[in-house]
Amino acid sequence: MSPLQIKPGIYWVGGIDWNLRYFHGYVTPRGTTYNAYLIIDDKITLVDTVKHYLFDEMLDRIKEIIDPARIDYVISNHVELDHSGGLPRIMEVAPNARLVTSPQGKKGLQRYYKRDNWSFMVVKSGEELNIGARTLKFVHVPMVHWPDSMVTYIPEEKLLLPNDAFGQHIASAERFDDEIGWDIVHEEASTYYANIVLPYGDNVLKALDVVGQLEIDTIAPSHGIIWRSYIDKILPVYRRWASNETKPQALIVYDTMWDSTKKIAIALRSGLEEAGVPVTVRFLQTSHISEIMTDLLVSKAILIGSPTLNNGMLPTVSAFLTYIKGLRPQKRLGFAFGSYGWGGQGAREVAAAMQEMGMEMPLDTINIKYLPDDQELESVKDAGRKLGELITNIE
Ligand SMILES: Cc1cc2nc3c(=O)[nH]c(=O)nc-3n(C[C@H](O)[C@H](O)[C@H](O)COP(=O)(O)O)c2cc1C
Repeated sequence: MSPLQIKPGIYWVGGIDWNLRYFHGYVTPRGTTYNAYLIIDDKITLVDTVKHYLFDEMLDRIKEIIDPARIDYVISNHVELDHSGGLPRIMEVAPNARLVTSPQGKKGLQRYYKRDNWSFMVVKSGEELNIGARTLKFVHVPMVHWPDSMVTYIPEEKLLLPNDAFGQHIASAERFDDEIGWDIVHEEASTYYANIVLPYGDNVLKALDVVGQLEIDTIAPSHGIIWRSYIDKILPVYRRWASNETKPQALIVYDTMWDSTKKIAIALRSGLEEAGVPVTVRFLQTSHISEIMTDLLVSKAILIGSPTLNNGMLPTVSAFLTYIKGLRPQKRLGFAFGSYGWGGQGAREVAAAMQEMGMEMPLDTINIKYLPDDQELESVKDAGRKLGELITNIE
């Protein structure tokens, strides 16, 4: 695939990772792209690079436009290796290029790549760099998604290059949102947000305030497709996610050895549904924890179940709890349940972990010895109904 001109004189020259299925703990069934952008102006500028093994693909695209030795500036918006992996070779191919980055970016790049001969240009937040007909304005957005994160804005083009923000893991022949359609782009942007950006909601809100003051008609992130038709839709959605705004719906997540915990999960679902609450049920042996995070992004309540195994919860449940603890969902109602034989620590440990995460736990944990009988299942259903009423009554 040739480079693609996204604006007059501005080209997508990134790499498409069709085979990627796993990205730091998160499943990526659609693969991904690493987007780099080449700007042809008085000073030729490359914004970000690609993962190291796609460097040649990026270089070939650049060569279709110019001799890469002519690159004057390489902008590094983010140190992470999927965007900086091409730096060592591009800085060799373009020996006169200056490497433009934030102060934290410089520290991170020096730590990773240990190159003495790179000519860094460290930019402050708000600083501008004139490259001819265009101005590059750099805004630091720390922790969206690492301390070094920075976005580049080109006012003359109404173009925002926000690196990881607004990204999605989609490998495709198409480069623009309207070529793929809102449903897929929205789904992949949700999964990306839930698994990568969710802990940094406060910083995202600050960044959105800055973005709100800019004139923008194109947002070209470092993963997936470029936004040009759905900007008015994705900006308010990002604000809702960053504010931990959810829908009155519930997510049940469980694992089981002999199906008792599953029976409790099903009875809880019936009760919630009787209260009018839509429910998603996820079994940890068939759903990856990163897929479940996408459900949690919009669910007001999460109900987590584990049987007791060797005086504790099942390791799959423990892994899921560790994962969501790091991603820090806020303003969620929690509920723990499980089945046990003698000690019953599993469900109690789940409840403790959810409380520790700051979840509101309005109802007592349900912990049932071995197989629940019909009467017990009725009381489980009642609990589901009560929780459902609480969910629907919350503003
Ligand atoms: C390998 C194994 C270890 C277990 N360890 C405990 C335990 O330490 N404490 C306990 O209360 N129950 C223990 N149990 C009993 C289970 O918690 C009990 O059978 C429960 O009903 C299983 O729920 P499930 O059908 O959802 O898997 C153990 C069961 C198995 C198979």
